[in-house]
Amino acid sequence: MSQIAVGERHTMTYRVPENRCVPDVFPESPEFQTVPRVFATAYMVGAMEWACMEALRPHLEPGQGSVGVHVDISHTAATLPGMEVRYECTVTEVDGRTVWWEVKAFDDLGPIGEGRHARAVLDQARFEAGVNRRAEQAEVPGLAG
Ligand SMILES: CC(C)(COP(=O)(O)OP(=O)(O)OC[C@H]1O[C@@H](n2cnc3c(N)ncnc32)[C@H](O)[C@@H]1OP(=O)(O)O)[C@@H](O)C(=O)NCCC(=O)NCCS
Repeated sequence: MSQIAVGERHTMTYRVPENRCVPDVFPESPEFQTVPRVFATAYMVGAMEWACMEALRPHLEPGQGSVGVHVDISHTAATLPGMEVRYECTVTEVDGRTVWWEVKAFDDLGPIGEGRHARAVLDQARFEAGVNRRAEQAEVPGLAG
């Protein structure tokens, strides 16, 4: 990973589509089907990861990737499909291979969530080998490859 500095900031915008609402997260869950069709917490957090992944992209070496290792996020206002969400992430700490961000999200009407997120920068092939060892242990199919 090339140098990523504390204070480095990245912004991403994403318009919420119809299919990123709470019932879409687990269509097989009757509980999720009882919640109104507003932007799901899971997708809001996922988009925060997406913004941090974009921020990391120019710093990765060939063969490197990143995985999410920590989320601590509030969700404080409901967003409807069709509204645009802006994500702002700022690097707060670089601890070896782990990069920490402060993340904030705003829709057309104001703040909707904020918190902390960390990603580990990893060698992709080694990570996948480890995942495949876990698959063997758990007796489930490994990564296709
Ligand atoms: C990030 C993570 C690998 C770090 O774990 P860790 O306990 O510090 O890692 P360890 O040093 O004990 O290594 C365990 C295995 O992790 C993987 N790993 C560790 N360091 C790695 C690196 N620098 N590059 C690639 N894989 C690595 C390897 O599979 C390693 O096994 P190995 O040493 O036999 O190759 C672990 O926290 C993790 O897998 N978290 C889940 C992340 C995830 O799946 N997020 C969702 C997808 S975004």
